[in-house]
Amino acid sequence: MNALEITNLTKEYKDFKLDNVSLRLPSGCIMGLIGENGAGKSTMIKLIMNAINRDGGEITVLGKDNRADFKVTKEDIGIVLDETGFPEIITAKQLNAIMKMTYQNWEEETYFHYIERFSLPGKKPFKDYSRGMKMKLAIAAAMSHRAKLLVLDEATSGLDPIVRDEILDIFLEFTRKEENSILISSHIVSDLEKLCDYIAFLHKGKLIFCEEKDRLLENYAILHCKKTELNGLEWSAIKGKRENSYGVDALVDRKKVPRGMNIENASIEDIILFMVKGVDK
Ligand SMILES: Nc1ncnc2c1ncn2[C@@H]1O[C@H](COP(=O)(O)OP(=O)(O)OP(=O)(O)O)[C@@H](O)[C@H]1O
Repeated sequence: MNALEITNLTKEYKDFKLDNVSLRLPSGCIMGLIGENGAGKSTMIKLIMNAINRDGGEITVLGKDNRADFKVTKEDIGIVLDETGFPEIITAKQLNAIMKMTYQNWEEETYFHYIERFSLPGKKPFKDYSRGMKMKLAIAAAMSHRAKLLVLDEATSGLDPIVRDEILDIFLEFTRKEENSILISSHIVSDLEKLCDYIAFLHKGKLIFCEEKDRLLENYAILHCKKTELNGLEWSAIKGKRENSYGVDALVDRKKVPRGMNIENASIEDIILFMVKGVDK
């Protein structure tokens, strides 16, 4: 089963269009949603949660159309948004009481386990939390009602590298269960490279690619060569290029480059940076 199926999703604002996006997230997998500021990541997440109206397209979450009977499906979704909206005066302990009434499958023990693991204070009001603490509290809550899909919008930003690493491990642990999946948006491409099975790249409202991470890393490489050598390659081998005083660096389709040329592995960050240049040309 697919945890998430998006087909021809379109949403238009005055100066922005999320343009005919289609993708599939298979159960048991983690998909990273990458894109620059304003690319449309949060808009897509809001549409998935049916929090805003769409102009076209279909969204199926955990096998159900997200406009029909979504109240029930929402129980199975753990959500962490960019701006965590817990009431200002609430403490971690009080949040437990609220969540207990909100979610049928709320697990108090799991929640307090995470509160302790993240060293969060039980009695401090939410308004006095740092940004990192707020994110940690939201993650603790999202992980404590037996969700099958986590939807995380910039959930690791604002966290120090040690905590971020620990949280990435918690997410990996979560998807060891075959029925559990994650959609996570982030600017921190290295986090997504470590975590994700699939990478979806949004640029100015368009989905440039949605591909298995391993396939991306297998298919693409960085070629260092002279301009004349690059011109000798078939055009479809070149996905983006950057000229420098020594010659050219280019993102290339590994299979279409003759043996013996100077290529090295590309990171996901390389692939994205080169592709943006190609698309914007
Ligand atoms: N309610 C709205 N009315 C008009 N325009 C909007 C509205 N919400 C979002 N937009 C526009 O849609 C575009 C995409 O915004 P969105 O928040 O989805 O981007 P993002 O990829 O999440 O960016 P960031 O990484 O900065 O959070 C932006 O140009 C934004 O101004």
